Amino acid sequence: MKNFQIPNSGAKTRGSKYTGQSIKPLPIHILTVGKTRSPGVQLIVKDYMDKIKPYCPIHDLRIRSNPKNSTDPRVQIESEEMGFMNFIKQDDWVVMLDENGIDLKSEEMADLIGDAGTGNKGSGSRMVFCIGGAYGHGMKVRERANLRVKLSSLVLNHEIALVVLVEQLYRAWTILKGQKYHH
Ligand SMILES: C[S@@+](CC[C@H](N)C(=O)[O-])C[C@H]1O[C@@H](n2cnc3c(N)ncnc32)[C@H](O)[C@@H]1O
Repeated sequence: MKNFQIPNSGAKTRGSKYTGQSIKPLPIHILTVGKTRSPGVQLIVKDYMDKIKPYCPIHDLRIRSNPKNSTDPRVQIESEEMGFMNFIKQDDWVVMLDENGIDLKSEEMADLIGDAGTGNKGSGSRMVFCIGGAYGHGMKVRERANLRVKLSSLVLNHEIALVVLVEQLYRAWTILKGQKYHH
């Protein structure tokens, strides 16, 4: 049997271009669709959000799912999109989570938080992460987003996407602070 070599095994903890620098902690707002959530998911999300809070303010906001109670996916997407657009302000740094977005390494997620906090990619007062509903995002959010990011090549349930996102945000902050979580 051939030995399988783990990439980067034995390597030192990898960092961000901002590791060790002072980063302005822009408040993070995570918007998800649906008022109810599985209790197991909620426990994990709360656990990571509590871990992130010492680094930056973080808020978990819920958009009403299918407010027009329509059977037409287009109507559902457009009505949910209103919830996102009503929340987003002009100077927000908006990251849309999308299965067809760009693929970021964890260190690049840390760079993204650093860029937003230092104003290197334009000024902003909040970071807003948008996770869509059952049929995904509409055109307005797509056009407004500063960046579209994928978390996996797999399509994830929106609650699973939230779990992955909060873990990656926590990981990003530990990378920025040079702490021993990311190896
Ligand atoms: C059930 S998915 C919607 C799938 C739909 N086909 C679409 O086009 O977005 C619900 C939401 O979870 C998030 N999501 C699902 N898979 C993802 C992935 N691989 N990367 C990033 N976000 C994802 C997106 O925000 C998506 O709008």
